[in-house]
Amino acid sequence: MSFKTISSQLAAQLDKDLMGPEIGFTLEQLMELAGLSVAEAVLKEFPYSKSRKSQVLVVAGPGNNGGDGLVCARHLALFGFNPVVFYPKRSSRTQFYGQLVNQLKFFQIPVLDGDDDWAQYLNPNETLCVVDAIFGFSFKPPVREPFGSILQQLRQVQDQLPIVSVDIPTGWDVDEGPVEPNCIIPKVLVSLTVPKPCARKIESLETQHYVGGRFVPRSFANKYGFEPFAYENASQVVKLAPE
Ligand SMILES: NC(=O)C1=CN([C@@H]2O[C@H](COP(=O)(O)OP(=O)(O)OC[C@H]3O[C@@H](n4cnc5c(N)ncnc54)[C@H](O)[C@@H]3O)[C@@H](O)[C@H]2O)[C@@H](O)CC1
Ligand SMILES: [K+]
Repeated sequence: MSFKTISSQLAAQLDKDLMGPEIGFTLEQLMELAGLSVAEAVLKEFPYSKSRKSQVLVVAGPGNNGGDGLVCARHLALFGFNPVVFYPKRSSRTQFYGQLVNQLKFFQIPVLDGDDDWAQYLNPNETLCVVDAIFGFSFKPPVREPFGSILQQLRQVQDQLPIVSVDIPTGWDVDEGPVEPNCIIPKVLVSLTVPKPCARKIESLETQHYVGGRFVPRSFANKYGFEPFAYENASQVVKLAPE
C-alpha cells in the first residue's frame, strides 16, 4: 500500500508536539475531534436509518484510545444511533474521563462496567457494529486481563458483527501488526492523524480504511513526513482507496 505511515515512536512524538507549549492543543480538544471522526466513519459505513437496527456497542479501554470511544458514543447518539458503552477499567489519569462518563449519562447512554453483562450486546440481530476503542498506539503485548477475555469474545463474533477499530486494531502491535492470537480483524479501521505501520497489514478487501483526526496544517504534516489527506468539505474522515 502506498499511503504514508509513521512509527509508534513518531506518533507519540507528534502527539507531544501538538500538545506541547508551542502549539498548545489540549488532549480534550484532540479527543473530541478524534471521537467525532470515528462516529462519522460509522455513519458512512453503516448509514443510520429509522427502519433498521441502530444499536452500537462501544468497548472503551483504559487510556486515550478509550477516551476517543467515549466521545464517539456521544456523537453516535447525536447522529441517531443507540450506543451502549462497555468501560470495564476506568481511567483515573485525569478528571476528564469522569466528565466524559457524566456526559454519556446526560445523553442517557448506558455505561457498563466490568461486572455487567456486556456480552448480551454481541448479538448481530440487535447490534449494528462494535467500536473497538480498547487500545491504540501505546498497547504493548501480551494483553492483560480483563482485556484478554474481552478480545476472545469479540473475536468469536467478528465475522457476524462488524468491528470498527479506533486508530489501531486491538491486539495489533503498532509497528508489526497482528501479534495477539485473539487480535481483532476489523471491518473498518479509522487511523487517527496518519496511519501507523500496522495499517499496511490490513487486507483491503476485508477492511475499509479511513483516516480521521483532521487537526494538522500542511507544514506540520510535512514536518512528520506526510502530506495532508484529501478531506472533502467539512468531513472529519477520508476513505483511502483500496490498492
Ligand atoms: N494525535 C492523535 O492521533 C490522538 C490520539 N489519541 C488517541 O490516543 C491513543 C493513544 O493513547 P494512550 O497513549 O493513552 O494509549 P492507549 O489508549 O493505546 O493504551 C494505554 C493504556 O492501555 C494499557 N495497556 C497497554 N498495554 C496493555 C496490555 N498489554 N494489556 C492491558 N493493558 C495494556 C496501559 O496501561 C494504558 O492504560 C491513540 O491511539 C489515539 O486513539 C486521541 O485521544 C487524541 C489525539
Ligand atoms: K483500538
